[in-house]
Amino acid sequence: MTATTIPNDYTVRRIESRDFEGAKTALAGLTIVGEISQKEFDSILNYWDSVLLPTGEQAYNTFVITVKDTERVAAIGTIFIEKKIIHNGGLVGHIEDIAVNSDFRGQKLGKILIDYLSSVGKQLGCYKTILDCDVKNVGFYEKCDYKEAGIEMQIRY
Ligand SMILES: CC(=O)SCCNC(=O)CCNC(=O)[C@H](O)C(C)(C)COP(=O)(O)OP(=O)(O)OC[C@H]1O[C@@H](n2cnc3c(N)ncnc32)[C@H](O)[C@@H]1OP(=O)(O)O
Repeated sequence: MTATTIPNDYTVRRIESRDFEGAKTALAGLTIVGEISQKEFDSILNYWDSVLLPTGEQAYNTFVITVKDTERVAAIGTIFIEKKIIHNGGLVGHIEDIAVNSDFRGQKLGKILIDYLSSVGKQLGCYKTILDCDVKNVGFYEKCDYKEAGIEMQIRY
């Protein structure tokens, strides 16, 4: 994997309570965020922090790329680590809810984020990392070294 280096004026870090507005704005470019309060947001972050793998590492890993000067959220994304029975009790990374704020697209931040999340999956011992995406984003993920494998199926409620 050829990781793209993060520009000097940006930081990648785990999501925090203060990212409430920035996270919602970025994710609104992906889908409907709905009504969520700061309290509910904090409760989700606390829940994510509480879910541990048998190794003691966190299963939910949501990161933001922020502008160093302003702390504005430029991009957000998650890798969830799943413990399985198969593959000798192996781990699989699931990349979810990737969004670059529309003001920041086209600057390689999406690729930087995916490279970062993929490296987290590798460091945590996953034997693979997978994701579902819209057909229109296949080219983006190919630029991040992902390859098409199977098709998504779903049932909606
Ligand atoms: C698992 C999921 O969550 S899938 C959901 C993905 N998120 C969304 O669709 C939300 C709305 N879209 C976005 O947030 C952004 O447009 C993203 C995440 C798709 C791309 O982020 P950006 O920061 O704009 O892309 P970035 O600048 O890193 O692009 C990297 C490379 O991919 C290319 N690229 C970007 N988007 C696309 C695309 N949709 N199709 C093909 N190529 C693309 C770029 O041209 C660039 O190529 P280059 O290296 O040859 O110059």
